[in-house]
Amino acid sequence: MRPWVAPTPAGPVTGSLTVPGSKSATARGYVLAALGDGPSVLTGVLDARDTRLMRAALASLGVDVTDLAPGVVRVAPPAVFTPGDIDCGLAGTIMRFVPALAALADGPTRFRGDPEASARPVAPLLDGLGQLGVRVDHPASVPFTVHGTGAVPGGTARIDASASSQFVSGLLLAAARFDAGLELVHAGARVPSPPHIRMTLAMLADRGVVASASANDTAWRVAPGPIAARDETIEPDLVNAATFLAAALVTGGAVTVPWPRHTVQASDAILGTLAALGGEVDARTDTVTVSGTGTVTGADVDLTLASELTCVVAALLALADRPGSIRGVGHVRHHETDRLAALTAELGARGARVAETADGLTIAPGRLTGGPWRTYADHRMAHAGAVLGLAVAGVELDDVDATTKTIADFGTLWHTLVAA
Ligand SMILES: O=C(O)C1=C[C@@H](OP(=O)(O)O)[C@@H](O)[C@H](O)C1
Ligand SMILES: C=C(OP(=O)(O)O)C(=O)O
Repeated sequence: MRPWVAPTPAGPVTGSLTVPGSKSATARGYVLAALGDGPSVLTGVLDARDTRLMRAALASLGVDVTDLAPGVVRVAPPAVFTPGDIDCGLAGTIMRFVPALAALADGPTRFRGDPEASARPVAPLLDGLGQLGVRVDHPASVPFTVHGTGAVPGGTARIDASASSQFVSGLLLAAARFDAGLELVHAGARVPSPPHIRMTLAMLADRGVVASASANDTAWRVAPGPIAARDETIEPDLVNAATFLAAALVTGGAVTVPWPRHTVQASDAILGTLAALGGEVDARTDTVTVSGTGTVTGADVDLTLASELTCVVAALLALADRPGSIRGVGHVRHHETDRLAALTAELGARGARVAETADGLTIAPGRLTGGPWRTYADHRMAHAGAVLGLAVAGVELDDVDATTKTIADFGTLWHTLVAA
């Protein structure tokens, strides 16, 4: 594959764009619609690799997924799930959200994925399913097989969810369909990405499911019962939006994106982070505009609530006027790649001074030069390379197609905004 040279604009990047639908809300929307008590219509769904694989996974379990118009999909659950064959790709939302649903099918469902998928943890989730009465073969990593029997007894499970909040979400999403519901207890270090668990609980509540979290967010309960079918409009993906907003920060421009007034995404954390790095945030009723001065301010950035921003924020800090750091994100070592190692290697190779800490990175600007940028099959490493390229000519991404994981046409959107 020929490298993709990140565009370096001659002046401030100014413009507006609509970012495709939220990966996290689309994945939950599909899974909950598949588990619903009737057909649901989802509008504004993300159409990218992760969500295409999700559709294929659900279809393989007997769910009818029909396009009504671009971005509008009707999801009709079957009377009984059929055993399937699931390609997870590199999607955490598939390897961790679909097993509990497959456990409701009558027969074995095999989960496989990209070579990189086997490095991503799934054992705590599959161990939890085991405690709830489900047999799983090879539960250490992808590939594994879930042996459904048509019903899941449910009850109490105790797992260590410190490596990913998706273990919790994956059990909560299907738990109303377990015979005894679910009482889930976390035992271990802090559970990451609490806003994503809140999104799960909010979307369950929207469908009439009685679900709750303990005061300290270490235990959750879901009452058994139906999951109501529900038509829903999916919000734009605010994490992906942050990559485009970063272009304003680096170049001293202004970028506007649609922004929902009420959101289940970790949006405040994202906007607060861009402000901490020197951006000015103008939040209107339905949009947000971020403008920059052209100087990124180095800062100590706590990404505990928005760890998906790690790669883009690391690129911004490499371009900053003073040293900075990122903390609260130790678990991103388990994301699409070990993001702390990947960022240390790639930003380091381009001239920044980067060191890993226990839960993040320290980043000091250096003399930055263009050259190769490895993406490690990780969409967000690709976004980081693109952001670095805004100010450093000749950053060459080895695999810009990694971005198709959550945006079907990132290269076109980026060129349209940056090179306009
Ligand atoms: O539930 C979700 O949709 C997600 C939860 C988070 O996972 P982790 O808790 O593993 O960080 C996030 O990083 C991921 O991109 C999406
Ligand atoms: C961690 C991420 O993805 P996944 O849903 O595959 O875990 C991400 O998109 O940053």
